[in-house]
Amino acid sequence: MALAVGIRGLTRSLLRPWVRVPGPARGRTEPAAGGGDGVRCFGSPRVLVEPDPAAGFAVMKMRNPPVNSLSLEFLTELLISLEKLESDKAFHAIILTSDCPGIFSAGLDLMEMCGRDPTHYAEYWKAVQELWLRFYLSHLVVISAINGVNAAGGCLLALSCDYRVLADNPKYAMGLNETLLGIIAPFWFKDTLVNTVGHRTAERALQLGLLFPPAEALQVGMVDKVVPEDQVLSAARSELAQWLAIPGHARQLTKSLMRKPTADRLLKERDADIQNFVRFISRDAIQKALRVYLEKLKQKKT
Ligand SMILES: CC/C=C\C/C=C\C/C=C\C=C\CC(=O)SCCNC(=O)CCNC(=O)[C@H](O)C(C)(C)COP(=O)(O)OP(=O)(O)OC[C@H]1O[C@@H](n2cnc3c(N)ncnc32)[C@H](O)[C@@H]1OP(=O)(O)O
Repeated sequence: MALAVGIRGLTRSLLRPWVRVPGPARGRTEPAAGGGDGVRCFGSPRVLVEPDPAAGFAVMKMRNPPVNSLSLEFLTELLISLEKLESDKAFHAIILTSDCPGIFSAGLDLMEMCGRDPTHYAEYWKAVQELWLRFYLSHLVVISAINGVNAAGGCLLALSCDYRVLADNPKYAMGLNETLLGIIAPFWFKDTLVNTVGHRTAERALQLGLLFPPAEALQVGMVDKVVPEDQVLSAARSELAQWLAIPGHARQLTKSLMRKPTADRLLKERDADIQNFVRFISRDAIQKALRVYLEKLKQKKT
């Protein structure tokens, strides 16, 4: 089986060049994330970046409506935004949030894992791995301002951040709910959760596919702070000050010390993990389970 093209190849084939604030805000000079004037937002169709270079950070807003499902194109755009901020010395931090009301992310895009061929599954999974590795190991401080429901792959993305603020709305549950779909959280999803909440909580949460409402997410340590909905971004910004006050090299090396062993587990067996995923997701029973789940999502509207 031909394994995936690299993410950079992917990038070339899928992405338009950087564009200035597509959509409603196109061409406007918006106030920067931290309130600075005259700094232009930039981004790609599905990721809006509001830079505040004077304050050293940018707000990265996910906007892949309706539910910020992590399609291949969206993953690629998130990676490019991250790469662009990482390579600019003006930026030391990112606040990751959603531009889709009530939804942080519905997780991996089920349409990418259903009814496609093995080459596509491999390409998709390589992009999912890349997203996790890049966010998990980023030298930037990454804080997620979780302003909506946040399932599975979306939760993984938040767990890859250094700090999580969650909006206090009982509808905004968050967790790795893979088993509810009849699938299994890969070992590196599991490791990321264990590193955050500990083994026992992760064991129970993963088997039962638990989605934790804010108070419980805080109690088990899945998030670090729960705040009223209209204060998620400001709380993330306030928290950032503490992280940015630490000498950068010391913080970055410490982050790497804590996270590299977990990332190395995947890096050592990346191709095998892709092949496992392709084999698993191609099984008739798994394809059927995903179709049934998608159908249920659609039916709940009627
Ligand atoms: C041996 C082991 C080896 C390897 C590992 C093996 C396997 C691991 C494989 C995969 C891991 C996957 C992790 C994932 O992330 S799976 C995705 C899990 N996500 C969910 O369960 C969330 C599903 N969505 C919802 O619950 C809801 O949509 C909602 C609560 C997020 C939002 O509810 P709303 O009522 O506001 O919106 P809806 O009407 O439900 O949805 C609108 C629209 O969007 C479609 N949709 C929703 N979620 C997804 C998705 N994840 N992917 C694609 N599409 C999605 C939904 O069907 C609606 O579509 P239509 O408008 O009806 O067309």
